[in-house]
This record gives sequence, C-alpha cells and structure tokens, in this order.
Amino acid sequence: MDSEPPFEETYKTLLQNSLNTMEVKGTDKFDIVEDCNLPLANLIHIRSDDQLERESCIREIVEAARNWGFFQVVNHGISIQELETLKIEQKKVFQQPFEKKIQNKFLNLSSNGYRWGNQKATCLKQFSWSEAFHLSVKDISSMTECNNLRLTMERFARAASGLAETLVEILAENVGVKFTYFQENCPPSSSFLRLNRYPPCPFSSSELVCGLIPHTDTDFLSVVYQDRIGGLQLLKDGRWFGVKPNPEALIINIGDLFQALSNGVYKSVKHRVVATQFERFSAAYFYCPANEAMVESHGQPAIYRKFSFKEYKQQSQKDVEETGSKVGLQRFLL
Ligand SMILES: O=C(O)CCC(=O)C(=O)O
Ligand SMILES: [Fe+2]
Repeated sequence: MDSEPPFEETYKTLLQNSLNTMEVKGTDKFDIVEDCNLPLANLIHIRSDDQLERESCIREIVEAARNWGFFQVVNHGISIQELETLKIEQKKVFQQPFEKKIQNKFLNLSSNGYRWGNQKATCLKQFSWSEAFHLSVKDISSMTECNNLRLTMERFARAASGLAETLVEILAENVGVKFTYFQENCPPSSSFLRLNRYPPCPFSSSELVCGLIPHTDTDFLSVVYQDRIGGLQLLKDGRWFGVKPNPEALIINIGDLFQALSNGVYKSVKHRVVATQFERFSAAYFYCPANEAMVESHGQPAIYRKFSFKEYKQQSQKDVEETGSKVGLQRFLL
C-alpha cells in the first residue's frame, strides 16, 4: 500500500488551474532567495562563569529576537545523534500506508493529529505540499505502536521544553516580564510537537508550490530541527531569506504570543518552506501556555489588547475558515 498522500489526484484541478494561470501571468513566483547569516548563539556561554561572556551571549539572543525573530543555537543540550534518531523514527512512521495514517485513532492520536495538504484550499497559495503529525505533548505518552518513535519524541519534547524555558527566561527579563509568568502559565503539557514531512514535489521547478505556506507560529517560541535538505525561508524587510541547514544547530523563532507579550519588541516573523524535488523532514516544538492563560502586552502604550490563548486560537481558526489565512495579531491591535 502506498504511503504517499494523493496530492496530485486530489488537487488535480487546483494545481492545473493555478499553474496555468500563474504561469501565463508570470506572477507569484518565488523571488530570488539568498541564504541568510542567521544569528547563531553558542549556549555554552550561558553557563559560563565569565560574566562578560554570559552577557554577550544574552545580548546576541535578545538582538536576534528583536531584529530577526529567528536565530540558531548550538550546544543546546540535544545531541546530533538524538536528532538523527528522531528523523529516522519520523521517517518510519510517515512510511506507513496512507490509508492507515488517515484512520481515526492512528497511533491513538486525537482527530486531526495527522494532516496533509489543505482540504479547504481554493488556490495554490493556500496549499501546502506536506504531511504532518501534530500533537499535544501530553498525548505523546499514550501513543501506541511506534515505541521507539514515542521514546524519541518524549526525549526531544523534554529537551526542547528545557531549552525553551532557558531562552524565554532571558527574553522575558529583558522586556520586564517575570519568568514566574511562564512557570505559572506554561506547564509542559500545554505545548505541542509537530513532525513534518515534505514529499518530493514534481512541480517544484515551477516555483509556485509551497511545502508549507507562509505563516507565523501560534505560540511563545518554537524550537525547530530541520534536516540537511533546506527549504525553510523567513521574511525580513520584505524579502525572503533561506535558512541554511546546520546539523548541529536548532532553529528558534519567536511566535505571536511573545510578540504580543513584549508589546511588539520581539518579532513573530512569517516563514515558509518551499517545495523541492527532495524529501525533507523537520520537527517543531511549540512552547505554548494553557488555554485559559492571559496574554497582556508589557509596555506603554500597549499595542495589543489582552486576550486568552483560547480566544486567540479560536479567532485564528475562524479567520482561516472564512478568509483562508490566519490574520493573527492584527485582530488584537488596540
Ligand atoms: O519545516 C520547517 O523547517 C519549519 C516548520 C514550521 O514552520 C512549522 O511547523 O510551523
Ligand atoms: Fe512555523
């Protein structure tokens, strides 16, 4: 049985129509994208006895979160071996038959745990050439069947949670938010884990198909592991930049909630994955609060009104259903 989601069959009309009209018009192609020198923080310095070293590392992290909304970290506490193992186990689960992956309760996941394409897409712009397992951290332990995958995911989630806390503490302090806010509002069980697979895309040369459409993350902070293929791009000053794979590094990006909490100081930056002719994997940990947690802008005058995480998610979902895109923080501007 085939493991590949039926992208071409299901989206035949959408693909043909969009590719024809866009090719004729010559619009919406990806711009020329160059790789960026994403700031890279060596977290070994965070634990240094040398105060100057520590402070300089903290400054790098804060500046990257302000100017880029994205940075990379090395010496983050998760070994390359561990990350490679995650990729191997991830690959195995995606290799299961498609008919099995779409079954309700596959691996004992809740409904909508397995996602592919975008059933609601009306144009190519809303369509992602990828499949993913998206699950709450608290559901990892009840996963059935793939024992090794579960163990690796548990280890990754635990390490990513520690890493997210270290970074959030540094970033919060700099904008006058006490770390206790996170300790009280973000229990490890409220975060999410997402395993992404980007199948080789036969239309990648058209430069019109995305592996993952442009979006910002709905969380405080994300920890991302990408394999060596490349394709992740971020938007900076109106231009797209590629994030060059670095096997030793994890990618950190600021999410919408931290932009709101920091009153716009830290940037939740749009990013996307372009489709290529190669299979690609990534794993993302989304550091989130509990549903009822309130997010309030720290700074005067406040840019955003206070909202709960639940309200933010509901509004985003409604916007996606009605407009095809998330809209996001703009909805909460004062
Ligand atoms: O695949 C990647 O590199 C990024 C994934 C991502 O942005 C996401 O899952 O939100
Ligand atoms: Fe993302």
